[in-house]
Amino acid sequence: MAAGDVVLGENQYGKAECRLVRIDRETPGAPGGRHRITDLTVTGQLRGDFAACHTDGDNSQVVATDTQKNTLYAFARDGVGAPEELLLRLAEHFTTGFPWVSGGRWEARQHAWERLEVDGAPHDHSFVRGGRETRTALVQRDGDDVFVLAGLRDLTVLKSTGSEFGGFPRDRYTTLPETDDRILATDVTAWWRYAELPSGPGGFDATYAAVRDLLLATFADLHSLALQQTIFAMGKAVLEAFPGIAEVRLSCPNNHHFLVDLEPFGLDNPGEVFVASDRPYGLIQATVQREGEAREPRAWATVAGFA
Ligand SMILES: O=c1[nH]c(=O)c2[nH]c(=O)[nH]c2[nH]1
Repeated sequence: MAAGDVVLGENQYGKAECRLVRIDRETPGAPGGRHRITDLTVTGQLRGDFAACHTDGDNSQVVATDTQKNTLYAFARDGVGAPEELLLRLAEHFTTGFPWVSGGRWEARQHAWERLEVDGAPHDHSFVRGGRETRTALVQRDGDDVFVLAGLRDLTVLKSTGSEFGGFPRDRYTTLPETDDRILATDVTAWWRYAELPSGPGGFDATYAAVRDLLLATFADLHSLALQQTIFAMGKAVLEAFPGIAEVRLSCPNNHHFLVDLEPFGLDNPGEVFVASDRPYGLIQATVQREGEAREPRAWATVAGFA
């Protein structure tokens, strides 16, 4: 190989956005009783030695994306569990089952279904889509190195006071007035990386629920001087509560709500009438980490919401 020769760089391949729905029945195989639904979109990608395929069309080491997809559905026959658990099973299967597969990246989005209520009673087998919010999970494996990320996206929140923004520098292009009372609204995308996998009761599911509660409580309770301050506080609360979580990344649009000027109509506007503007929006992103413990695996740099 000489300098300047064309060579294959980083590559990965797999089946993207496999839609998987599993129904857990109270009595397996029978329609009656209480059902539970798990609704996932799964993307898996293998990494390893696939050079011969790229350069010569030699498919002898190419585990077909169709096979990868079939493996997902076959694994779901035994139960799905937490999305992180399913992804860890897939990572183990492909990484240890094919000598030339060194690892890969498996990502899941879990779509929320809430149990439907009829006449005040929870229905056994009918569900209603629970908003846009999505739970996310990502496993990246490189040999024996396994990274497990969990997260959520599109968790839409708004507080109608308890937020201000002032003290910023002013130059000839600055028109934004300072405010000591504004609406703060955002769609939270958050990822957290497990240094230790949850082992207590409830495992990944319980930690997910607790982290989500903590993110929401911090958003609500902190008197915000900037969205930057709010998202740092959200990440910090998670790290302080969960020693097994190594770092948290947050990506939050500032969904601006501007007070409408009603003066032309001879009306005042004492903080009551706003226009919700969908774009442009501020985009505030931060990593909150423990001193000296930051790591930057490849998947971590490319999780949704971050370039
Ligand atoms: O919370 C905010 N952070 C900013 O950086 C910013 N910039 C801006 O115009 N409004 C806001 N709000």
